[in-house]
Amino acid sequence: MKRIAVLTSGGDAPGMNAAVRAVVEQGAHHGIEVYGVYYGYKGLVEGDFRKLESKDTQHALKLGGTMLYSARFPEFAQADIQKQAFDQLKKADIDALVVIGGDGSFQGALALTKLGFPAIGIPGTIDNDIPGTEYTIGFDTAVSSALEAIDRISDTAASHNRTFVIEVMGRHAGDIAVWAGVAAGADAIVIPENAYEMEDIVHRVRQGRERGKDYSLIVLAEGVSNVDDFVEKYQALAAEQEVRGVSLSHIQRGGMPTSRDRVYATLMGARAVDCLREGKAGIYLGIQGEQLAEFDIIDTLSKAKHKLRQDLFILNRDLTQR
Ligand SMILES: Nc1ncnc2c1ncn2[C@@H]1O[C@H](COP(=O)(O)OP(=O)(O)O)[C@@H](O)[C@H]1O
Ligand SMILES: O=P(O)(O)OC[C@H]1O[C@](O)(COP(=O)(O)O)[C@@H](O)[C@@H]1O
Ligand SMILES: [Mg+2]
Repeated sequence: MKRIAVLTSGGDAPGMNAAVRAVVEQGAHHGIEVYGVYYGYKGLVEGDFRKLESKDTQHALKLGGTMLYSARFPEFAQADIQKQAFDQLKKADIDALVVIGGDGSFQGALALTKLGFPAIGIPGTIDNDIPGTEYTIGFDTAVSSALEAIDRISDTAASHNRTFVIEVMGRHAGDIAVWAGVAAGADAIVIPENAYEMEDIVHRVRQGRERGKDYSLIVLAEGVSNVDDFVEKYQALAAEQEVRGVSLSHIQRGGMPTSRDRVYATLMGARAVDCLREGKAGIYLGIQGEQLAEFDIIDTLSKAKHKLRQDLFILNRDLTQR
C-alpha cells in the first residue's frame, strides 16, 4: 500500500482533525503517502485531493471543525456518481480511503468497498448515534460545550427564579440531552427514545420548587420538538412559572476538542491505517468498554440500533421525582 486518502463528511465534529492527523502520521510511519480529500464525497467526485504532511495537521490537531471541510452531498447515493469517485481515486493512484463521519458517510464507504475500492469508517459525529460503538468523536466536546452553556443559563435562571427549556442537538438521538442534563442536574430530560407527559414534567418542576429550588432546567433533545413549541405547551400548564426557551444549536458543534475526543480520535485514526494495511475494508471503528473495536458496516449499521444510556436517564428521573 503506497497511497491512501482521508475525508470528513456530514456534520463536522470536534476531534475530526485529530483523527486526520493520526492517519497522516501513522501513514508516514509506514511509508504511506496520505492525501486529504476536500469537502467530503463532493470533493471525491471532483478529484479535490491534496497531499498532507505533518506540518498541515500539527496545529489543526487541537482545533474544532474540520481542516478538510465537509459537505452534505446526497448525490453520492447514486451509483453513477459513486463510479465517478471510484475513477478519480484510481486516476490519483490511491489504494484505500478513510472516511470520518456518521452513519450516512459509512454508507458511502460501503458503496466504494462494494465497487472494489477499500474504504473504512471512523465515527465522527457529535450525536453519538452510531450502532455498535459506545462513543463517537465530537460527542464529549459537544456535551461539555452544552453543559457550559447550561451552567451559564442557570446563573440567570436562578437570579429570576425562572424555568428554562434548553434545546440541544442530536438529530434523532437523545445522548447529548442525557449527558448534559445529568451533568447539569436538570429537573427533566426529554428525549425522542422515551415517551413523556407534559403534566409529569410540570409536576416534577413544581415539586422541585416546593422543595426550595431557585430555578428549573428542562433539557430538550431536538428530535422531540423545537423549543418554542415545547415552551408554549409547557407554559399553558404552568401559568405560575416564568418560562424561557433557548436553542443551543451549532454552538455545541464548535470549539476545541476535549482530551477524550482527541485521544480516541488519535487511536482510531492510527488503527484505520493499520486495518487498511491488513486488507480490511467495509468496516468502521469504534469503542467498546474503553477498547478499540471493529464493526462490519453491513451487519452493524442496518441491523443494530444505537443504545442510549437509559440507566443515566432513569437516574436523573429518580433523582428529580418524589
Ligand atoms: N445511502 C448512502 N449511500 C451513499 N452515500 C451516502 C448515503 N447516505 C449518505 N451518504 C453520503 O454521506 C454524506 C453524509 O451523510 P449525513 O447523513 O448527512 O451525515 P453523517 O455521515 O454525519 O450521518 C451524505 O451527504 C452523502 O454524501
Ligand atoms: O448543520 P446542519 O446541516 O443544519 O445539521 C444539523 C444536524 O447535524 C448535527 O449537528 C450532526 O449530525 P451528523 O453528524 O449526523 O451530520 C445534528 O445534531 C443536527 O441535527
Ligand atoms: Mg448522522
